[in-house]
Amino acid sequence: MERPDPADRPILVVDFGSQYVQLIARRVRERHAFARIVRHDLTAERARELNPMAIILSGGPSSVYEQGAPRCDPGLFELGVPILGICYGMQLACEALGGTVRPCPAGEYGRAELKVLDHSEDLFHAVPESTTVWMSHADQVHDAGPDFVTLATTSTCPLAAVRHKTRPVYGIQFHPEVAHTPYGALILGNFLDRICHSRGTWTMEAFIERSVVEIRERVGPSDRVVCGLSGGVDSAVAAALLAKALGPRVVCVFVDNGLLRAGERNAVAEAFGAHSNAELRVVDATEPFLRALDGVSDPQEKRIRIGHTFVDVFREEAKSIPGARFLAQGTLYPDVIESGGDRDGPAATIKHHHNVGGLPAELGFELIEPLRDLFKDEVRRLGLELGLPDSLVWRHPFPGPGLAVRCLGTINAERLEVLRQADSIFLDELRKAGLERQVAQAFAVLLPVQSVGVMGDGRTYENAIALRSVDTDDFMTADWSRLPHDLLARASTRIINSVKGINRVVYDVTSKPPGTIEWE
Ligand SMILES: Nc1ncnc2c1ncn2[C@@H]1O[C@H](COP(=O)(O)OP(=O)(O)OP(=O)(O)O)[C@@H](O)[C@H]1O
Ligand SMILES: O=c1[nH]c(=O)c2[nH+]cn([C@@H]3O[C@H](COP(=O)(O)O)[C@@H](O)[C@H]3O)c2[nH]1
Ligand SMILES: NC(=O)CC[C@H](N)C(=O)O
Ligand SMILES: [Mg+2]
Repeated sequence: MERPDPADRPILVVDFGSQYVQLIARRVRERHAFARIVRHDLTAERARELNPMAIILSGGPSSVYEQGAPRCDPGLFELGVPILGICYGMQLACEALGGTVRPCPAGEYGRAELKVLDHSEDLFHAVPESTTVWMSHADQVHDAGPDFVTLATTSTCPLAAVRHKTRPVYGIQFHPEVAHTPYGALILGNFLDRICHSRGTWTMEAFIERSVVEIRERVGPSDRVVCGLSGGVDSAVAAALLAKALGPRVVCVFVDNGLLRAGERNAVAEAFGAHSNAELRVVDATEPFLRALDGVSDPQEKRIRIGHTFVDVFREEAKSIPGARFLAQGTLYPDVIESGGDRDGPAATIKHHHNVGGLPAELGFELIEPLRDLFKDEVRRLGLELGLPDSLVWRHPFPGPGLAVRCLGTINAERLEVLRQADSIFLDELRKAGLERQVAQAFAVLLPVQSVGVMGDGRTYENAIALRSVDTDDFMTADWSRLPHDLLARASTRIINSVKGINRVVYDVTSKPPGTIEWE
């Protein structure tokens, strides 16, 4: 997406496989500049089209002198925009501009004491002469060549920060994006404010204003927008933004796909009625969804079929909405990244989010996704800014594929009902313990595993339920919630006693990574 407005010129964060790419993007956004993560093979020509304010080269696990190590287009250094290389990114920049990189005599991991050589340098403005930084490297720039000046050192890393003499290219061997580098935010801020002259105008208010203008430019006066509404935060915020731009030309469609949680359909219809004056249509589509999923156990296949069936339902509904040329969804940045990214995004596909990788090639609508560049916590702030109530803004997310990706193996109405009952008991216990708002997302998963038990002196051989609860802000990384044992005990007892077909309950203690939040 080209961004002609200079206030929106992105900071491109080039991904070389660092664990911290997301964190770099978030730190930039915290300084009110718009960060966008891009693949390392982005061409200089495409970069020019994106009209970036600056480029940040991330760290990464490779060594620049290895065969096949990821590199960037050397043309990036010719664009004339400021470039900041971090760790691997610094090594790459120095190598590309005449330096050499070698293994360090000893790797440097964790805290190091940085000595800043010159305080008049913009990058280190107001940073103390000696400060702690966080390092994680086994290679370093051995010789930066004649064109770089040294800005800072540590006892084992003589070139801990460098600046090119004639181009706006900077390199730092340490990681400013992690919390263990106390002046890291200031150093990144110096790069943005003093070197890139960022005006810090990427704020939520400005985002709303720009989105409203963009939506009005795209949607003509006789066009209407079908907005997929799920009852989750993202689609509620997307709908509110669209309603602000287009008023009654937005028609919200909530699909009951038969994969919803207990009571969800009524709760969504009620919450919507109370907080919006846009039209809401509730479509019962249980039958086509269950038919599409019949006999399917592969997780990606499930997501693709669900994505397609959603679109079929939206198309059918659009037949009775004259001028319905657009389909709006509450797609977020993590949905896009984890589905394999867009044209410029990093490549690995973790799972096809039904609303991105699961869409059919022939959509039959033009897509409007006003939140496509935002993280979850940013969407929540946007929702509050748009006046949505706390109860909606802080709802746990619920995936569009719903219980289908929590019912492992093949799906049928009976297995879904077992899962629905167990899930509702777990959520009820969480609510009673006053912990629902404290955890980010909680649910039950039905495992296609049978185990032996003993109930009422008899042998049982039934299915197992896994309970999952996670803590996270942005849903890109997550830790499992340390729930009280008593609460888990109550949920387990109630589930085994009252849900027919379940004789074992386990609690999932896997963080993300290495797990994902959902099991499929
Ligand atoms: N049952 C549904 N009916 C209509 N549209 C849906 C439904 N479920 C999902 N969608 C569409 O798919 C998009 C992505 O779903 P997703 O679950 O990521 O977002 P959300 O439901 O809006 O928010 P949350 O992540 O908080 O659940 C939604 O924003 C919505 O446009
Ligand atoms: O609308 C959605 N369609 C999907 O296909 C989908 N897959 C995962 N999720 C939700 O995304 C967040 C991250 O989940 P994962 O760690 O499992 O990828 C969690 O909040 C998940 O519930 C989805 N939401
Ligand atoms: N964290 C990094 O970017 C490491 C870069 C490179 N692999 C090194 O060991 O020095
Ligand atoms: Mg949802």
